[in-house]
Amino acid sequence: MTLDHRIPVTLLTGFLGSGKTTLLNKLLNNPGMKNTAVIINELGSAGLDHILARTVESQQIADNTVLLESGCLCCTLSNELADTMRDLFFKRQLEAIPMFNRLVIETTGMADPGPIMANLLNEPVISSTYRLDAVVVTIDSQYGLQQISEHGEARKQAAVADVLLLSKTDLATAAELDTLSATLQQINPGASQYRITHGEIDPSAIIDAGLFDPSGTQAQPQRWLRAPSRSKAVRGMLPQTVHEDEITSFTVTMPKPLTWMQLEPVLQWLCAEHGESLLRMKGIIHAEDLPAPIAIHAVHHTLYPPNLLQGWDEDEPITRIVLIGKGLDELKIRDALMQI
Ligand SMILES: Nc1nc2c(ncn2[C@@H]2O[C@H](COP(=O)(O)OP(=O)(O)OP(=O)(O)O)[C@@H](O)[C@H]2O)c(=O)[nH]1
Repeated sequence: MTLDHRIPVTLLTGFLGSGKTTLLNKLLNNPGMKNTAVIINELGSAGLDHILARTVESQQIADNTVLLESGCLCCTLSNELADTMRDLFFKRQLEAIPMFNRLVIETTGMADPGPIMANLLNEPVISSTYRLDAVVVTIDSQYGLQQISEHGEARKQAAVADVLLLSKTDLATAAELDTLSATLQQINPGASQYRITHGEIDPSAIIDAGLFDPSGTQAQPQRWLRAPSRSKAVRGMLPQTVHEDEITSFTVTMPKPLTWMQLEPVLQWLCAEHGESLLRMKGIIHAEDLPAPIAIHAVHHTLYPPNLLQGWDEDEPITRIVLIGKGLDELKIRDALMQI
């Protein structure tokens, strides 16, 4: 048997706000992960994820982190991803960047992993230098069932996973978790399932999981590409096209100074009032009554506790909030935020 020296790739995906960045931060702060390169793909132009992913302490990882910000990998950026992976590899060979021996790609919450992997596997340089280790998918324990039933993207992600991570287990009851597990089992019986809170998991469960047999006898690259036909096992669900049309995203920029005391109730109202159609909200807030900027997050009706971005600042301290949703009333939301 010949040893496979190609660099293992973990594709980390999961629906909007399901806990990918939280998991990635936890993983990358694990000492065993220090030789990791990271590619983060962001949806929309607001470019917040790299700020939200900034708690990674390793300079080596920071130097090996690349952001792809101009669109979603599965539809527009497949070449950019392949170019980036090639570029990382050549820089590694030339010792122009710190050595890395694994790559984690975090996709946007709307990504369909199938086309991404198809594009990579069809690239001769990529497939000779990288090997797929696992598709790891986070599923929100609180909203996962709803997302799977309403959004083709969430279903496809669950269907192609090698590892399913039921995230935010602190926000769901045991019965809800069991129902979600059973639904996922129906959609993707072959995937292993773990329940996680705040991204805590032993990296060995998902990294170098040996899901691809290096000898090549067991490896089934086509499984990365398979159509999510098994997701039809969930009753009443129809296959849908990538990125359902009616999902829109917009950014509200608030240049004038504000306070968290003023803003928080409006965000709470927004989640209560528009939670059904609000798939994701995230933002960077510069508030006069806080010691540092904060990152805010919401999924549907849940506004999470904000994270203080201690020690971080920007040249232009502009508060901006990105909203992604289905049928969001942009005018009303803008209006409410701009009243502050
Ligand atoms: N209560 C609770 N909150 C969590 C947990 N995991 C993540 N969160 C919060 O959920 C929010 C969204 O988490 P992220 O890690 O940013 O989600 P994401 O999948 O990277 O989001 P997108 O990249 O926008 O799709 C953040 O406020 C997290 O702090 C958890 O286990 N419990």
